[in-house]
Amino acid sequence: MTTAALIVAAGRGTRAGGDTPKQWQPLVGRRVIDWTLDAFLVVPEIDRIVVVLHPDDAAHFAPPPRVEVTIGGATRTASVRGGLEYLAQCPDSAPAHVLIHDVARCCIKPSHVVSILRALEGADTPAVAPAVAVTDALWVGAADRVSGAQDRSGLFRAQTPQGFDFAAILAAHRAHPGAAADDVEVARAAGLGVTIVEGDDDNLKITYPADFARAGRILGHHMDTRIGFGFDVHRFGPGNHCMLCGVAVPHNRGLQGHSDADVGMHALTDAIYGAMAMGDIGRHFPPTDPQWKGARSHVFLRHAVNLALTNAFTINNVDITLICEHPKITPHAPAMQSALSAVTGVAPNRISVKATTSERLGFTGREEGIAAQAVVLLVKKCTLPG
Ligand SMILES: Nc1ccn([C@@H]2O[C@H](COP(=O)(O)OP(=O)(O)OP(=O)(O)O)[C@@H](O)[C@H]2O)c(=O)n1
Ligand SMILES: C[C@](O)(CO)[C@H](O)COP(=O)(O)O
Repeated sequence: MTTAALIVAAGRGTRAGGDTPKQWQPLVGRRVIDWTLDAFLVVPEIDRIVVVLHPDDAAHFAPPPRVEVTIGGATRTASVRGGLEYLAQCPDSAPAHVLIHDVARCCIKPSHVVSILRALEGADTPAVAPAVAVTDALWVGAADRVSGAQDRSGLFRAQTPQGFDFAAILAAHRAHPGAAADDVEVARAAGLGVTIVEGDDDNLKITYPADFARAGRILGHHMDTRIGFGFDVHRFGPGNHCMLCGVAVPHNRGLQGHSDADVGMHALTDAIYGAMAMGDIGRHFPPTDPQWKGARSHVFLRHAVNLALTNAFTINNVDITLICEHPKITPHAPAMQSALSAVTGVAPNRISVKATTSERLGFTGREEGIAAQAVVLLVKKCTLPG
């Protein structure tokens, strides 16, 4: 099931001020848009990311790898519609789900994106949206005078990303005559049910000049960094290839194991679990459990990556060493980097795959099996107190 993220970024940011629209303004050393995109780029389940830009901005935006660009309209609603129509252009590649997000909500956490996606997958409605219950007293006012009070029970502050069944929200937008505050309003106008999921007070929308400082305090974090180390060995047996870091490498023998015996992926998976002090593959996928017999190792790796994301960690970089005399690894290293990137969401240039022999010493030297070592660095943004 494919999922797309649609980031609307065609607004002019008039309320935020500044010489350029807010999404292009600097915030803790990067642009607002860079923070927003990163939160989606690191989520492996998101297959496509589309940014909707104003025509004046599109020419000077160099999209990062995997990010597509289309042009928006005069209102937020028109920009969302433009993005949805872009995704619908080719029916074969239209996503099943779409997460629609304001570029101006740059403090969105990857773990929050994942939890909204999970909620959408499990919901009995075609839409889910994050919101925070109103906790302040609400007044009605005119000029500087309070003229009444408003009951706050049942009132929520709506956030993004709002998640939808793609076909349903596309049809709802096509049927919607004018502008709306958000896509939940468009969905409800079409009769779609919307499930409220937990919002996050840090997921503010930069709207006024003072919001930059608030967002800066949230993003101006110190890092919780964790190093993880993994080691694995599989023995050779009959076969004509070895699965190594997601690539079937031709060889006159195969590797034996309960799963596909991808020793490189196993070492990396254990390194990620290890960095979080959350056990190892054997604990999460017991070899005594027949359902994992012959399993593809990307299932284990994806599980470890998701565990990292739901604990608010992102993978900064990976370094894997395969230890064997044969097969020769270097010609396959770029394909291995790509395969690991596809599973983890980590850019290939942050994934190192290298190899060494053991100078014909020991079990790897005698070509009885292959060993792998992996090191990973996980980072978590931590809000500074105050
Ligand atoms: N024609 C528009 C208007 C808004 N947006 C996007 O919708 C989101 C929420 O809108 P808002 O915060 O109001 O942004 P701006 O329209 O840029 O701000 P302002 O109303 O102050 O001009 C932003 O990510 C904005 O870029 C858009 O894609 N196309
Ligand atoms: C979509 C939204 O962020 C949900 O809170 C909000 O409605 C956008 O509001 P704006 O009027 O475009 O600022």
